Amino acid sequence: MFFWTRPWTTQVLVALASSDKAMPTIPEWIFEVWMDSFLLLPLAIVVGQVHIRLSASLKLPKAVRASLPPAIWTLLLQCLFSDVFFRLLLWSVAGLVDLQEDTIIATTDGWKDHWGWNGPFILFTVRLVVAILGVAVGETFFPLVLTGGIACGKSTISKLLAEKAQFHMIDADKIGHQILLPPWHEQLNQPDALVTPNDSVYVRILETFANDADQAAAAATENNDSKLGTAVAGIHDKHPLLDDDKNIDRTKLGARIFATPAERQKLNAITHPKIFYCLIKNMAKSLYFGNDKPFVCAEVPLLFESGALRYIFGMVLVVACTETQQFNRLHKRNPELSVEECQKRIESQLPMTVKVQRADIVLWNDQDYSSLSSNNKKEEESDEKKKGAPQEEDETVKAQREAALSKQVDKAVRMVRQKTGGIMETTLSRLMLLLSASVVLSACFKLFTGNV
Ligand SMILES: CC(C)(COP(=O)(O)OP(=O)(O)OC[C@H]1O[C@@H](n2cnc3c(N)ncnc32)[C@H](O)[C@@H]1O)[C@@H](O)C(=O)NCCC(=O)NCCS
Ligand SMILES: Nc1ncnc2c1ncn2[C@@H]1O[C@H](COP(=O)(O)OP(=O)(O)OP(=O)(O)O)[C@@H](O)[C@H]1O
Repeated sequence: MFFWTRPWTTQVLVALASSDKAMPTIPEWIFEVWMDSFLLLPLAIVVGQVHIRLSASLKLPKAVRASLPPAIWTLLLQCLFSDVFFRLLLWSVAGLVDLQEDTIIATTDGWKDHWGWNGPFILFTVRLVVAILGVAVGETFFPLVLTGGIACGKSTISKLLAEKAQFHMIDADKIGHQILLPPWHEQLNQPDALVTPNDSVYVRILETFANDADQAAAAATENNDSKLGTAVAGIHDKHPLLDDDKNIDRTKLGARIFATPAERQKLNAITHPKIFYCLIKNMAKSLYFGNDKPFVCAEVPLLFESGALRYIFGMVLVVACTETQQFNRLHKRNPELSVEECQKRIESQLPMTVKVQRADIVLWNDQDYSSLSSNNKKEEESDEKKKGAPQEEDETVKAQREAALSKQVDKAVRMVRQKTGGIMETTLSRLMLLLSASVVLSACFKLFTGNV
């Protein structure tokens, strides 16, 4: 019976510790439970995570998901590991110690003798509880991700998800902004900061995007053997990317990197690993501590472009609109950008159609609720007057847009719940189901072995 199989870790340790049937010095049951958790818990976490991802991405029907409780998968896998690894390890250490298989079996029998017919039942129950615990942890670590093209409406949807659907949102753009700040910036020392001073890439950006090679080299040399403050002191006044407060001016940096793909790659090579690291850190923190909202969702504009990032998330929500709408919204929001610059920013990302294809859930934001659209004349005047400055939004239009988008958001939340089978809500019912199964199996075992 698989639940009788001793985990390979226990078997090998018992085997190594025993030259002639010696039992481990700690009480057998503590040893057993500890070794079980040692192997089972990480295994169950992985199974929980894989299960939830398969459910999301393969769009498995609910009936199939319900019929394969992940804790059972965990126990089956453990059983397989027990057998395969145990035999492999036994074989590999056979030359080092005088091992005989009956030594180990005898120890297992000793354990059985100690607990009588309850042995398998207790062992199975312990494993079950550990497996369920691990699966629950694995499934809970199921961050959602919201992405989409530039200016499609991610922030608008993100705000609605946070306010109306109890989503805890983590914004990768915000992390991207904070890592550009100098390490001594007060914002990085606030309790709600998403990054720490150590995560700052300020100096690296200044070095990489310095005006000429000499300046970069000088800054780099100084940086190696002096404190950070003095390292950048030499380039502060002249550096083309700094504003009057000696912070990196994102408008200038943006103009530079969106104009040249090579420059953009240089920036991405510095910022993306840090954004990746800070995202994981913040998500882990929000998933397990100090967050009482049912869903954790990261807003990551360059999810598909960045490659590896995709694999830390479960379900992908894509905000989409038509390409014309995207261009118009970007141009309207950033009137300082020329038509060509807007085009370049859009082209620096994967096309909208590809993002839509790769989505698990698409949130269409393709109804146009433009600010001032109720009054075209006013809009034209305003366009003229306000050239170069972002436009204020009409409150009525904003409210209208949010009401329309709320329906999309509700639909998306319903789909998230359906596809994952409710995540947290089902954990309790699984626990009940599996505990009943353990009682039935134990009864079968008793009948099977004649220990009635
Ligand atoms: C280029 C920078 C300085 C522009 O700052 P700015 O405040 O003007 O814009 P903001 O950060 O709000 O970005 C607006 C949008 O531009 C797009 N965008 C930003 N960086 C990039 C990039 N490297 N490649 C393609 N698109 C990008 C995204 O859709 C983003 O939502 C800034 O975006 C940045 O530091 N980017 C590099 C870090 C990054 O890749 N951030 C995206 C997080 S996944
Ligand atoms: N349905 C809509 N109708 C008209 N304008 C809209 C609509 N949705 C969003 N907008 C406007 O489009 C602009 C971009 O929206 P938003 O900032 O939410 O997009 P984003 O995807 O977060 O942008 P970015 O990629 O730059 O972070 C904003 O000025 C917003 O007011």
